[in-house]
Amino acid sequence: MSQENTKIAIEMIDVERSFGRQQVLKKVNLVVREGTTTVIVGPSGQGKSVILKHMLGLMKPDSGQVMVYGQDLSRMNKRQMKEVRKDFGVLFQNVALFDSMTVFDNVALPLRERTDASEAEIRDNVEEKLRLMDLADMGGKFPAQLSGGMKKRVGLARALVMKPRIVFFDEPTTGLDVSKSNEIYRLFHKTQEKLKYSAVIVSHDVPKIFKLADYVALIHDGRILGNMSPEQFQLSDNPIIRDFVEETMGPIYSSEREERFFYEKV
Ligand SMILES: Nc1ncnc2c1ncn2[C@@H]1O[C@H](COP(=O)(O)OP(=O)(O)OP(=O)(O)O)[C@@H](O)[C@H]1O
Repeated sequence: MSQENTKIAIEMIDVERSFGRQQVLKKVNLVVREGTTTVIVGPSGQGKSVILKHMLGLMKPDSGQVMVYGQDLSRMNKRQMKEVRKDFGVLFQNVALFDSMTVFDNVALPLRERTDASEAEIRDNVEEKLRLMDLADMGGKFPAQLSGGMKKRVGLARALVMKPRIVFFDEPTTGLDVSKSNEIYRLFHKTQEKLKYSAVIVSHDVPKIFKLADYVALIHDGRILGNMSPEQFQLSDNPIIRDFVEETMGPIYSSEREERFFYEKV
C-alpha cells in the first residue's frame, strides 16, 4: 500500500539523542505513513531500538520532535501519553508473557487494565484475535506449554487486542527457525490486511523483511538514509545504501523482487 499521499502516523524531526558522550541519534528524520509498513534496518548498535523507544515515548530526545498524528510526544503530560499509547501495539523480541497466566488472560490483560470492556466483550475480542493467530484452542494453556513460535503468536494477539493504529515490532522473529519466521510474517500480513494498522519493524532479517516493507529506512551514523520502497532501496545510487544492500543481499535479480508478492497471495 505505498501511497505518498497517505496521512502521516509518525514523524521524527531532527531528533538528537546522546548517552553520555556517545551521540547515537544525530538529526534523525523519519516519516511513517499511515497504513504502511516501515522497516528500519542497519548494523547492530546503530540505534534502531533507540528510535523505536523514542516513537513509543519511552525515551525523550535531547532535541528535535517526535510527532504522533501531529502531536509532539515530548509536550504531552502523563494522561495524554496514556491516551496516545492506547493506539500502540508492541511486539518485542522477548515476548514477555506472564507465566502464571493462561494464554487467554495474557491476551486479555491490556483490555482489563486499560479499558472498561465487559467480560463478554473481552471474550469476543480475545477469541477473535486467537482465531486470527491460529490459536483458537490454546486459550487455556500456559506459556510454558507453548513453542517459541506460538509464544510470538500470543504476543502478536496481545499487541493487536486493543485495535492499535500503529504496531511496533522489534526483531519479531528472533530465535525462530525459517518456517516459524515465515509463519509470523504470514500472520503479520494477514492481520495488517484485516486490521489496517501502520507498522514499524526493526529487523536484521534482510532481504526477507523487504517482502513485507512498503518503505525501507537504513540507520547509518545516527542518521536515516532511504525510507523508500524496497525496490528503490535495492537500486539506490547512494553508496552507503549500496554497500548495505551488497553486504546483506549480494547481487539483486529481478525474480527476487517479485518474491515480495508471495506474502500477498498466502
Ligand atoms: N539506556 C541506554 N543507556 C546507554 N546507552 C544506551 C542506552 N540505550 C541504548 N544505548 C546505546 O545506544 C546504541 C544503540 O543501541 P540500540 O539498542 O538502539 O542499537 P540497535 O541498532 O537496535 O542494535 P541491535 O541491532 O544490536 O539491536 C548502543 O551503543 C547502545 O549501547
